[in-house]
Amino acid sequence: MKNLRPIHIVGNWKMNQTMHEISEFFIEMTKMKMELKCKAWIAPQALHIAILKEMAFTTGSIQVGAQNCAEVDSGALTGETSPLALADMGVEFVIIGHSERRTIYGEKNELLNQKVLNALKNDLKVIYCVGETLAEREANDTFKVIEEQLNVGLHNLPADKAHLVLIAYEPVWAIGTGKVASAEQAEEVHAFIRGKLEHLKDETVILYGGSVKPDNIDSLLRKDNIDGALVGGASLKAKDFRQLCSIASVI
Ligand SMILES: O=C[C@H](O)COP(=O)(O)O
Repeated sequence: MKNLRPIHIVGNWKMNQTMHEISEFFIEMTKMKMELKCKAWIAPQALHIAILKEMAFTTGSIQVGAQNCAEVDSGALTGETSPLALADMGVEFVIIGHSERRTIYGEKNELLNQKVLNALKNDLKVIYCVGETLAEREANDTFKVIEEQLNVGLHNLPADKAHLVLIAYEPVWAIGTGKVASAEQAEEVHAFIRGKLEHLKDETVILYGGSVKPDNIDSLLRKDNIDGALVGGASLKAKDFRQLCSIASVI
């Protein structure tokens, strides 16, 4: 079944990169002239989406997305990003429910559900993130927490939009800490998530995120239910991002 699902390497640049660094990234990517056999996506901060779309166009194979969007299309929401505007700009995907949005900005499953449904209404692909904290894992609550995140966050998901949804499993304790979940730990949760999906069980891409690097991605991608990676730190430099994509292209 894994071959039904293209491998995705998604760079989440978070609140990083200057214009100079972005130019360097694309100069390096263009020099490498790599034929990508995996899907390579990047989510820069909102301010850089338009310029990245132009630069990505020249490399031909990188899709550009957003790291977050509002739960409605327009209105008096200072500082928010409209999913309608994202779709209008030709943005391909949006990350919703990243653990940094959940923990730092207090976004709850109910709000995330509104965001997911509204992004889908605008035909954006959605990477919906789930994952447990260290305290939840140690209390043996991993599956309970993730089930709740899936049940509430994907409530009322229209069957005809399910093909636009990807899931990212990101154990919070592995994000930016250098502690990657073992391939076995990740696969156990990915298989659980797949079992809980109501629509498109076999077709839905499930990414792993949390300290993914060129030297640990191979064993993760070899697992049946791990279809790619959501990568923070190691997506910022073209050399690492390219290496991740090269490894993903031969799995
Ligand atoms: O969205 C990406 C994740 O938060 C992982 O970040 P990281 O690769 O820097 O641990």
